[in-house]
This record gives sequence, structure tokens and C-alpha cells, in this order.
Amino acid sequence: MKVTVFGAGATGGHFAVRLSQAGHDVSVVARGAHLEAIRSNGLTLLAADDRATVKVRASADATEIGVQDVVLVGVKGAGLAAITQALRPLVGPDTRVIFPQNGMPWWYPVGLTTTPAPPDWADFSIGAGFLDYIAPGQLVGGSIYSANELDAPGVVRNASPGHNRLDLGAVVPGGDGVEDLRRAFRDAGIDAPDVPDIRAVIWRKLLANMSGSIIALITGNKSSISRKDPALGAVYRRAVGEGMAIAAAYGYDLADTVDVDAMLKSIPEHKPSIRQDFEAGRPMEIGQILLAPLAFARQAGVDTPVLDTLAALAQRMAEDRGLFQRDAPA
Ligand SMILES: NC(=O)C1=CN([C@@H]2O[C@H](COP(=O)(O)OP(=O)(O)OC[C@H]3O[C@@H](n4cnc5c(N)ncnc54)[C@H](OP(=O)(O)O)[C@@H]3O)[C@@H](O)[C@H]2O)C=CC1
Ligand SMILES: CC(C)(CO)C(=O)C(=O)O
Repeated sequence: MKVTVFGAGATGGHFAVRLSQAGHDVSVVARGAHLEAIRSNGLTLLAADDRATVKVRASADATEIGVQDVVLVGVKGAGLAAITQALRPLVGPDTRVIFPQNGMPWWYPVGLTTTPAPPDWADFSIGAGFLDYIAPGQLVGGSIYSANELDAPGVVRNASPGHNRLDLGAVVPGGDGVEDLRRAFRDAGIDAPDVPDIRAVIWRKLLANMSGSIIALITGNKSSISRKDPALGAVYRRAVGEGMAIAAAYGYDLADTVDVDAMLKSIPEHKPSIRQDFEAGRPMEIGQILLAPLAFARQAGVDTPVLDTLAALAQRMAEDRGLFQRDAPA
């Protein structure tokens, strides 16, 4: 497959290395020192004792790469609005485009068949830019379970060796099949299970990010602090419970599939990406991870006192550093 990772940072860089090792024709869109390092030294993945370096085509400009079979959009949710046109040269009528961002994705309302309808949310308007040239059937939703960080320009470090997963699913019913994509990722060493409904996956992943990632952000710890500190573990449980109540109000009853003890037990020793962004002074996914689901909660009349508290604290931290703007598209 001809695959381009647009924004080959922590997670995108990891996937680019694994897909390249599996024999796919991989290109990356990157910028700055990271791009220069990839061009000079290749893209490197460190995972436990394993070190893999691949040579991939790398450019800051997608027009130099051209139409692909598959595009994986690796930029943060907070960076999507800025790339709606830059992505266009990679996409032809048969290209599948994977959006695997954390949080409530811009594509959530596209072709949605469950009720009630979602609330108005600023990020949903980003979709107009992408849907100008990507047909809904070409859209693939994704959710990443894999802990990664950039060690240095051109070098990704994976903190979850043996536990790297990418859930994939068509955004609209009858969208192009994704089984071949799942197979390609599995063959590359990334678990890609069958997923009946990608929006259920989005809600499940939100549960982990709204709770563990935000607790880690606020306390300046790795996500595992919620497992190690019983008082934070109790906050985690209440946050997950509230997240489940929001999802249930929109037709996603996760009670049978979510085991909060198992969630806590499996939290990796990893600085969550939202904490990485805070420390690096990069725009933060406060809107996608907290404010969007809370807008769903308000519309449905679901009470979320713990999530409201976490959101107020996280939003204050982000705004004070200029990494999130209230009332602006994130
Ligand atoms: N890191 C992790 O462990 C996990 C992350 N996620 C989610 O995955 C998504 C991606 O996160 P992550 O991989 O951490 O993000 P990173 O910030 O590490 O990677 C994003 C990359 O995209 C680049 N980029 C952004 N805009 C452009 C552009 N216009 N042109 C070229 N390059 C661009 C960034 O460059 P620059 O640095 O210059 O901005 C950066 O290299 C997020 O939604 C995150 O929440 C999910 C699970 C785990
Ligand atoms: C890996 C995980 C779940 C960490 O909390 C994550 O989603 C992130 O880093 O953003």
C-alpha cells in the first residue's frame, strides 16, 4: 500500500516505522527539526531493547508526495483545522483517510444514525474543510491504544511494547470496508481488532482520557498515578462513571464492556500526550477530551460534577500558558 502519515510525531511516527518494516511504501509529512532529522537519519523507533530505523520519503509539502491508497492523519486534534487544505494533495477518490485522534472527533456527526443527535460543537465545523474533497465513505475513524513520545527529532520512543493497538472503523454505515487496513496493521505488529461501531470505541477511549490523562496532567504525573494513589483512583472511578452516563445518554451503553478495575490495572507508565503538550508548550486537546463530552452531557441533562471539576482545573492550566482558548475552535 502507498501510505502517508501526515504528522509523523509520537504515534504517527511509530505507525510509519512499523508499516515501512512490513513492506509498505511509506511517506511522511513532517516539519522543522523533525523533518530534517528524518531526511538525514531516517525515522527511528525505540521500544524496550528494540531499535528500528527506516528510510521513508519525507516532505513538508504533500504535493511532493501525491495521491495515496491510505492516509493516516497523525496530527493532534488541536492541529486539524490548520491542515484541511494541506492534506488535499494526498487524497484521490479511492484513498482511505484515517483520523485516529483522542477525544471527540470532528467526524462524529457524519452519517450518524444513532439518536439523540449530538450538540453543536465548534470542532464539528472543521469537517466542512475535509468533506470538500473526502467522501464520507472514505473516512475511517480510529482510536489509538499505544504510548509514545518523541525522544529527539526523528526518534520515537514507545512505552507500551507488545501492547500497541489501533481500533479502526468506517465512519458511515456502508463506508469502504476497513478489514484490509486492519490486516495491514496487524501484519505490521499493531493489534487492530474487529470493531462493530467506531463511535462506541471513541466513547470508551474518552473514558480513559477524561479521567487518567487529565488526572496525570493536573498532578504532573504519569497516567499510572491513578493506579498508585488510592484517592486519585477514587476520582478516576467517579470520572469514568460520569463518562459512561454521558455515553449512555447518546445510545452507547458501555456497562457490559467497561471494567474500571481492568482499566486501572492496565494504565501504562506513560506521560499522557496532553501532559506532553503542556510541558512542550503545544496546543492542548482540552476541547476534544473534556469540553466536547461535557457539551454532550449538558445537552442531555447528565450531571458530571467530577468531570466539571477536572475540566475547570485543566482548562485554567492550559489557558494560563496560552495553550487553549475558551470559546475558540480548539
Ligand atoms: N502520544 C501518545 O502516546 C498517544 C497519542 N494519542 C493521540 O494521537 C494523536 C496524535 O498525538 P501524538 O502522536 O502524541 O502527537 P505529536 O504532537 O507527537 O505528533 C503530531 C505531529 O504532527 C506534526 N504536525 C502538526 N501539524 C503539521 C503540519 N501542518 N505539517 C507537518 N507536520 C505537522 C507535529 O509537528 P510539530 O511538533 O512541529 O507541531 C508533530 O510532529 C492525538 O490526538 C493524541 O491525543 C493517542 C494515544 C496515545
Ligand atoms: C496512551 C494514553 C491512553 C495515555 O493515557 C493516551 O491516550 C495518551 O497518551 O494520550
